[in-house]
Amino acid sequence: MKEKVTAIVTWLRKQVALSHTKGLVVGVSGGLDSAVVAFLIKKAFPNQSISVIMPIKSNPVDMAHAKQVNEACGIKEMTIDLTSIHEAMFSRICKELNEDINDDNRRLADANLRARLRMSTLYTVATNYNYLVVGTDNKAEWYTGYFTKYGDGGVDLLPLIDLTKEEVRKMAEFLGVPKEVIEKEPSADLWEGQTDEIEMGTTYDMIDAYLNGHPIPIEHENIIKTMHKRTEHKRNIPTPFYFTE
Ligand SMILES: Nc1ncnc2c1ncn2[C@@H]1O[C@H](COP(=O)(O)OP(=O)(O)OC[C@H]2O[C@@H]([n+]3cccc(C(=O)O)c3)[C@H](O)[C@@H]2O)[C@@H](O)[C@H]1O
Ligand SMILES: Nc1ncnc2c1ncn2[C@@H]1O[C@H](COP(=O)(O)OP(=O)(O)OP(=O)(O)O)[C@@H](O)[C@H]1O
Ligand SMILES: [Mg+2]
Repeated sequence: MKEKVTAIVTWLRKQVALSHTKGLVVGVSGGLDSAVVAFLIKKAFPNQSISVIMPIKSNPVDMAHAKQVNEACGIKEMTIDLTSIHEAMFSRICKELNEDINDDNRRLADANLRARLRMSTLYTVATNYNYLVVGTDNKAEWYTGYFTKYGDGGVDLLPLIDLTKEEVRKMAEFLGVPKEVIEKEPSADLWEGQTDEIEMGTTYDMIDAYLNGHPIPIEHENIIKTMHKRTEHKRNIPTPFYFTE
């Protein structure tokens, strides 16, 4: 695990040098993936790394875990509460949509706006310090497209992209991430009671096994393949039109 940590830290430093920027910023949620990224960017840039905690009607336990993570790795911390901003923006948009409002999609639209407000906040902080924005997506989330396009997927670097969820957990143990964070259930915290595995209809263990080339039950394989296919657009640049077409 030490070699993997060193490889990522070296790569992070190289990306900052290549981009002529000065450091790195990440949003820390109290979950596993962002905890690992916070530890890694603090290792790469002890004095030029920032963790931003951005509650939006968030569970106080998660926010306490986020603080615990920052304290454990000693990274510079900022808290920017986006609850009232999210409420104002979402209600203004819904007011305009009026009778067109689609109740089935309302929760998802509300949730994706949270992820995109966090992205905008991170880029505002990044611009101020001349830093890059670091994403937290792991191999399982990236493959299944389980992220918000231009939300938590709107980042400059993806250091965990080649690690399964289990490998992220092992790295967290190696780095000294608090055990409450390592043991909790993965959640996007985009609505009350949300857990990744309930929403996806499969588990990270299944996705990890599939990505490692191991056989899994056909119903899980089908869910994973469908998610991958439907989210292809998220892993590509916007579809361009050329007059030469
Ligand atoms: N074929 C296509 N080509 C080009 N663009 C296409 C498209 N199909 C949809 N789109 C566009 O993409 C949009 C749908 O994508 P998107 O906005 O991402 O939304 P969507 O994939 O529907 O929702 C995001 C999912 O990621 C989950 N999530 C989000 C954030 C964090 C985490 C976490 O684990 O922490 C998980 C969330 O719970 C939800 O299940 C559509 O509104 C449309 O604009
Ligand atoms: N309240 C928050 N404050 C700051 N950043 C957040 C917050 N909620 C979500 N994020 C950002 O969105 C990312 C995506 O969330 P995701 O749930 O996939 O990761 P995680 O919470 O770090 O780990 P886990 O998947 O185990 O819950 C987070 O890693 C973090 O960068
Ligand atoms: Mg989470």
